[in-house]
Amino acid sequence: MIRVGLTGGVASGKSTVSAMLAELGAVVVDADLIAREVVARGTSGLAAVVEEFGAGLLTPEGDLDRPAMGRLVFGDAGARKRLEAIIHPLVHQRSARLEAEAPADAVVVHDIPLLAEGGRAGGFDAVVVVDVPPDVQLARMLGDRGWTREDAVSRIAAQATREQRLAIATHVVDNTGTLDQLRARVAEIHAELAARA
Ligand SMILES: CC(C)(COP(=O)(O)OP(=O)(O)OC[C@H]1O[C@@H](n2cnc3c(N)ncnc32)[C@H](O)[C@@H]1O)[C@@H](O)C(=O)NCCC(=O)NCCS
Ligand SMILES: Nc1ncnc2c1ncn2[C@@H]1O[C@H](COP(=O)(O)OP(=O)(O)OP(=O)(O)O)[C@@H](O)[C@H]1O
Repeated sequence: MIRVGLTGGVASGKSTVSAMLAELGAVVVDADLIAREVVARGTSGLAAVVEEFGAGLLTPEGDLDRPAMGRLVFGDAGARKRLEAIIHPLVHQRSARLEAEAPADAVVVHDIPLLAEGGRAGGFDAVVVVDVPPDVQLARMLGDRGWTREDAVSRIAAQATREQRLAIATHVVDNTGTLDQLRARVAEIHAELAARA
């Protein structure tokens, strides 16, 4: 098995790269997806969030109101830290369980948006950073997702800088080109990692 960390700024293309790696046979463990599962309706994780932030952050159906939570935590670093303190340990536990289920010869890719922030990069055999300049991140957030400029800028500001992410990279994926160019670079990296698995 080879354990790979995959990271990149918001809207850099991590999910796109993950999907390409999965097509090539990698086992992908997606921290954003797990971060949703651990606060799904009826979980102890959601109960802990309600205890910390109040039932006002639930929708009428009893789900976490993600847009409201996002407005709160991306405008208030203290609130963001309190939310992360609840969610991150749950994500780590579940990621480790999923990794343990992977075949012995697998390329296991942990898609972790906050890998550069969390200081855990050294625990991986390789770290793939999906790299785009902030103006491309912004354009993709505004164009493809319909976020407001304020939402987009506050999320970028809550994250490590491009330079901090590049500093932890063993492999850099430039995602300013076309999807075909991206696919070719991802295949090249996958082949190298698979040979080491
Ligand atoms: C605040 C929440 C509810 C907003 O949900 P929303 O559906 O709008 O966003 P989603 O979870 O899909 O995240 C999208 C992107 O936002 C960025 N982001 C999310 N959380 C954070 C954070 N704590 N710090 C910086 N950027 C973040 C990442 O680039 C992520 O890929 C949600 O992001 C959350 O629970 N965040 C805290 C948990 C966390 O740190 N998740 C990141 C990976 S474990
Ligand atoms: N090379 C590319 N050319 C054009 N659009 C792209 C390219 N790569 C990704 N995109 C688009 O940019 C957007 C962001 O990509 P993606 O969702 O993969 O990013 P992400 O890093 O996973 O985002 P998040 O941080 O929110 O999880 C998507 O709409 C995706 O289709």
